[in-house]
Amino acid sequence: MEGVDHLAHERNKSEFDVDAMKIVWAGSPHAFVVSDRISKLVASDPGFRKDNRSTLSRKELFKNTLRKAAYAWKTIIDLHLSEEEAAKLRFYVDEPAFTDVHWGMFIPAIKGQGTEEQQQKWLPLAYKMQIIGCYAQTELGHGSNVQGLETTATFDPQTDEFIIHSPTLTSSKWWPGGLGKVATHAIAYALLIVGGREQGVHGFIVQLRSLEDHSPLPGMTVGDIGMKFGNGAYNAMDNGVLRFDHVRIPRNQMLMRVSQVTCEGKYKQSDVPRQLVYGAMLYVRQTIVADASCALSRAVCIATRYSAVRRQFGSQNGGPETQVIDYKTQQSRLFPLLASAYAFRFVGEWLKWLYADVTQRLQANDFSTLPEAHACTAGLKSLTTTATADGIEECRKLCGGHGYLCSSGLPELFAVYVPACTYEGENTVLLLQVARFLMKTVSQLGSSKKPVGTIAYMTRVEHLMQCRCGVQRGFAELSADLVEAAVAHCQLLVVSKFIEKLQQEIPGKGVKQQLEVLCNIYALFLLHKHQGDFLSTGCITPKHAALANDELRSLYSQVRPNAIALVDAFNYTDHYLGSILGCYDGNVYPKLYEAAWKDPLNESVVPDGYHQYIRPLLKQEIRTARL
Ligand SMILES: CCCCCCCCC/C=C/C(=O)SCCNC(=O)CCNC(=O)[C@H](O)C(C)(C)COP(=O)(O)OP(=O)(O)OC[C@H]1O[C@@H](n2cnc3c(N)ncnc32)[C@H](O)[C@@H]1OP(=O)(O)O
Ligand SMILES: Cc1cc2nc3c(=O)[nH]c(=O)nc-3n(C[C@H](O)[C@H](O)[C@H](O)COP(=O)(O)OP(=O)(O)OC[C@H]3O[C@@H](n4cnc5c(N)ncnc54)[C@H](O)[C@@H]3O)c2cc1C
Repeated sequence: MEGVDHLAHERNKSEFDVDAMKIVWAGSPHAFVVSDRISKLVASDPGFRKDNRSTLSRKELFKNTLRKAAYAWKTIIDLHLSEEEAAKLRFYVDEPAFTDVHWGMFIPAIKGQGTEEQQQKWLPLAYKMQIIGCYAQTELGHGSNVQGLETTATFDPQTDEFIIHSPTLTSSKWWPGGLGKVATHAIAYALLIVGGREQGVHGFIVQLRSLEDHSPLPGMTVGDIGMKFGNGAYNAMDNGVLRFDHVRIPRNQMLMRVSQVTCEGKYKQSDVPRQLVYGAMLYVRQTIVADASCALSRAVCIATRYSAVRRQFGSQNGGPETQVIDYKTQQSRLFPLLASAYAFRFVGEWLKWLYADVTQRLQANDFSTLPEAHACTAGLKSLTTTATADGIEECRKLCGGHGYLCSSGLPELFAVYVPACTYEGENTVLLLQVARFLMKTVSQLGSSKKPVGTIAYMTRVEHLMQCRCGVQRGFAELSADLVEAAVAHCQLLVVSKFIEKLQQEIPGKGVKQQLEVLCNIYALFLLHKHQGDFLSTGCITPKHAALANDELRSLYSQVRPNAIALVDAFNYTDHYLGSILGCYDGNVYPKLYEAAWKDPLNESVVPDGYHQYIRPLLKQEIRTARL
């Protein structure tokens, strides 16, 4: 029945202060208050409804996304929301749209690579949404290999302009979100050519469309690249294609913090590392790690609540069947994902600190931690997005058949989430960056340059240098193994940051104890999963492995009574979860049944097409040459 909490019996089992855990998950009491208020504001406003998305055509979905983006912007203005509240509102609206890239990439790129003057000119326009930006780096022929981009930006000293051009089909910009139909401006990445010399890839602010009638400017051929995976909500994003035909822009629209071109046509590389051109990717990758904990926690919340509602087999003398959450197999699949959601939350908090720290250092021209920041953001982005995409799919399977319904929220969550394994750096390519960083560290062992920070532990691998057996063979030859080493390095990061979190003051009855259980589950699950590596390298004995498995089972039993409370701590509204299986009150079956009849296919009892195709079949009116 409506209004009855079908999960009350589960909530009563909790052994910790859920409200205190909500604050831990949010990050602070202030962050919790903002999140709680904004999520409820969005959930209570019919202008932000999203339960009908799966029934819309692509054009309807896209137009609805534009409406919502405009409505969200009006809400932000009308309610005088702060930047923090506005970001939370966009988060809880939960709709992939051009605004993600405008706020998540276009603005950070100008902040990170623009001069003071360029920031003063362009940021106010972007913050007021008087221009809408996209991040146009990837091309049809190149995405991972940024230095292989073919778009050219040739300086013309006669007119003090750059000529932006797409010399080949493969140089067409391809994939940038917001580019296809909405963005008025782009940060376009192109090969700079000055005085006939190529100077590598740089960023340029290019206006794409008229601010009067939105028509593409002369020399621009621009459109959408077409439908994407799974017919899901990501089709609300207009990922675009763009070709330049000798488009001229003023010299002052090259982002010039990292390098400059003078009006005389002199190229100057300032004393900052050229990698700052990649700065926006560093920023987005660290936000993607926090986003992974959100996406995984949504899926885990749905699967955990439904696992407590669902009963199957095990009835004794006509009594209730067993809750599937009580099966050890369900626990061994679900609880490591619950632990991962919390683990990624805390490593994401640390990565946010690391990014802020490296940004502050860069402003003082201290580049000492930039390589480590790159390795950490690249590696953790890769690790957490792979685990989250796999985890969402596992949560779908944990929900059985009903997990495959759109009304479970899981198919769309998966379809929208999985490109995170590719965008912002394909995950293997990023792990190779981490591997390169680790090998560079190994090569420096024995020198005066001692490994510090997240690689300080590597002093203990000094013996590698003596044998030198593995180091001689090429990086490329060993790359598959090195990628595994990179994953292990990142897993160590996640576990160590979880442990560091537990060393902090954590208020609330039983809260720290619950987090300790989850931390141990995360670590021991990894040890169990990679047992072979640990045994073959002599890190553990078979007895240790057996003890770890026994301890895991015990830890699952400790989590079991707290599972519902641990997902309640995410404090997601039913609107944001968008899942009947994950609804707070657990009243699943009546809601599933009711939702079915809302499907457009049920608007008529006799389906369209019956009289044209089925009736002739049934009435044998279709003569077949032979039966
Ligand atoms: C939820 C919110 C959603 C927000 C909204 C999100 C919605 C989705 C939007 C998606 C947007 C995109 O996908 S935007 C496009 C994303 N594209 C990518 O990520 C491209 C991935 N490729 C790359 O980043 C590069 O090509 C890379 C693979 C690193 C190779 O770089 P290079 O060719 O320059 O070659 P390398 O020799 O490997 O690197 C040279 C040196 O530079 C260093 N280096 C490389 N990258 C660096 C970096 N970023 N910062 C610092 N240093 C870096 C290396 O460690 C080397 O250092 P030394 O070893 O010391 O020499
Ligand atoms: C939904 C979505 C949104 C996007 N939004 C944007 C955007 O807003 N702006 C933008 O500029 N781009 C965007 N992109 C593009 C995205 O950044 C690229 O697709 C991504 O960087 C991967 O590059 P790629 O497609 O060239 O993959 P490839 O590099 O071609 O990957 C193909 C395979 O080759 C392997 N590979 C490649 N290089 C190596 C190597 N050196 N060693 C070993 N293996 C290798 C990869 O591991 C992978 O398995 C978006 C993409 C998607 C899917």
